[in-house]
Amino acid sequence: MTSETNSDSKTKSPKEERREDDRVIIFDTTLRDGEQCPGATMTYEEKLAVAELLDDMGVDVIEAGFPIASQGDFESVSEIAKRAKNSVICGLSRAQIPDIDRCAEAIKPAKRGRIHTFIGTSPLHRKYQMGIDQDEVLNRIEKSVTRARSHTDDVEWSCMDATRTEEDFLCRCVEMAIQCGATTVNIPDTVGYALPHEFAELIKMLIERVPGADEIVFSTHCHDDLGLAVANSLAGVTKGARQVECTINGLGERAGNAALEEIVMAIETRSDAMPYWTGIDTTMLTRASKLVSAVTAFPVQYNKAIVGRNAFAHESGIHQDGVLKNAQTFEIMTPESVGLTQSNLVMGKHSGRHAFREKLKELGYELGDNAFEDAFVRFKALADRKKHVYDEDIEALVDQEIATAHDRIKLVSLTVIAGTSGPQKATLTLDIDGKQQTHEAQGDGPVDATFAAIKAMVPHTATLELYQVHAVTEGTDAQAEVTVRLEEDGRIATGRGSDTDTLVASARAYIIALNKIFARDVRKKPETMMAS
Ligand SMILES: CC(=O)SCCNC(=O)CCNC(=O)[C@H](O)C(C)(C)COP(=O)(O)OP(=O)(O)OC[C@H]1O[C@@H](n2cnc3c(N)ncnc32)[C@H](O)[C@@H]1OP(=O)(O)O
Ligand SMILES: CC(C)C(=O)C(=O)O
Repeated sequence: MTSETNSDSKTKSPKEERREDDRVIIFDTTLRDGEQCPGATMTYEEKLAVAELLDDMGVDVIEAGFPIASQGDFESVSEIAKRAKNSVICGLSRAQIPDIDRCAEAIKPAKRGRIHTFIGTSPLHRKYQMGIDQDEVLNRIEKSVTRARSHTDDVEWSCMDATRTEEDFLCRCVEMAIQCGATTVNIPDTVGYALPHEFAELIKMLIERVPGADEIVFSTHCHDDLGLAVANSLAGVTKGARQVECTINGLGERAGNAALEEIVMAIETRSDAMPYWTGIDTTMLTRASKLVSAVTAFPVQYNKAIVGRNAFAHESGIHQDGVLKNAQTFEIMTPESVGLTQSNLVMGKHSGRHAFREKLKELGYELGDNAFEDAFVRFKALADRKKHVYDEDIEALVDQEIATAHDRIKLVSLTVIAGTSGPQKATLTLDIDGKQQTHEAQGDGPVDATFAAIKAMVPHTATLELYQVHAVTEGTDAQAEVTVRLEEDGRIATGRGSDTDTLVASARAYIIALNKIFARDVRKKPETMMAS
């Protein structure tokens, strides 16, 4: 690694220089191992949507489920197999004939299907999980792989808990699987126990020692119990593994699996140091992450590599200054390469003058040196007190008219009829520029009815970008805090309202955001925007 890494002088190897031998097969198991994560169960439709995206994204193999596990799993694997355009569709099965036959049936509609069969090989799994000895394990490998091969010539075999299995015995198991026709041998670090150098040595040892190893593809399947899943997978690749099993957002059993987006972007970004490549369209990674997060309701941690919301966000002045001058100073990959439009300069207490000036420019302000210094001091003081500094906070800091603008719209009263007998109706009275007006509106739910009443009395072109409700206190009498974000001409105004009545809080939040927009518009063009 040199200080020039990823700089202009170190360009990636062009595609035509890529060797087929260095191609890493991406095997996604979000729908199987990912779904084993407690609470991550996906519906049939959600699985189809995820599979479609993985297929479009260039995932080589999609492990779509465990067909013997349930009728639902069988049906989703089968439907995914029917619909897949490019990916190989794989199903998991134990070393048991009914599992394998059920799996074969499920993947049958696929253009290219794979049976993945596995058995525990470690002393712990032999003794406690299955109560069998080494010979019986070998016997079951023979029977299961042979059976799988009778259905398809694409058979993957896995030695569950490989990293805690005696090396000599593991070699015998792998040899048996290869002899019986396995075309991919997957080496799982089932409990996330291995260290990267150990895992690398294990792959190397198997490739060197097992007869026939050069005829098949070795694969990694690493769990993240020690946070080493990605490191272990890549270590395996450096010693000859050419398939990596991984999941979107690193979802999976316990602490999860190797994250697909991290594996792919590590290979892509460090192509100066590693000759490997994948067939993934990296610009779809963010979409895939968002989809999986939405369907599983598992939020992505803010600082998650590649797809976390802070992965391309910079708050500190020195970093923001660097990014403004040349993004490579603090970014090793471009946001566009993972499907984002741009880096995010977050204004906060650690921001410096360069970023502040840039933000002002973006908001349409050019201040002289003294005014700028003055505004910067006030901005720092505000950022010290406030967790989030929004654009409108900065506008209010530098724009006297906005700061002193009084609210043109005030909430006077709100009555809402909700419930099952619909339609939901809101009767709203507003004070608009000192005159009271009342309007009754219907909507698709009480919030929609309330906002419709506001729109009827105060026509505007701003669109609702975000509506969020938080309970600030606990219990059924909790104070609700509602955030409303409106967008007009690419500019955002946020309003926050609280009340024990969520609908009143919603109306307040909307009106606050609207008042901010009108305050801006008054500055832009003094004639009123508001039809009242
Ligand atoms: C590391 C991994 O991720 S492995 C995959 C884990 N995923 C899952 O288990 C999800 C789907 N699983 C299921 O729906 C169920 O466990 C089923 C349908 C597979 C089996 O259900 P049941 O028949 O009720 O068995 P149960 O789950 O309680 O126990 C597992 C049985 O499989 C055996 N077994 C476990 N792994 C294997 C294997 N690879 N090959 C053969 N038998 C195995 C166990 O020894 C145990 O057998 P026993 O009943 O003779 O003691
Ligand atoms: C079934 C195998 C591949 C597995 O999920 C594991 O060992 O973690």
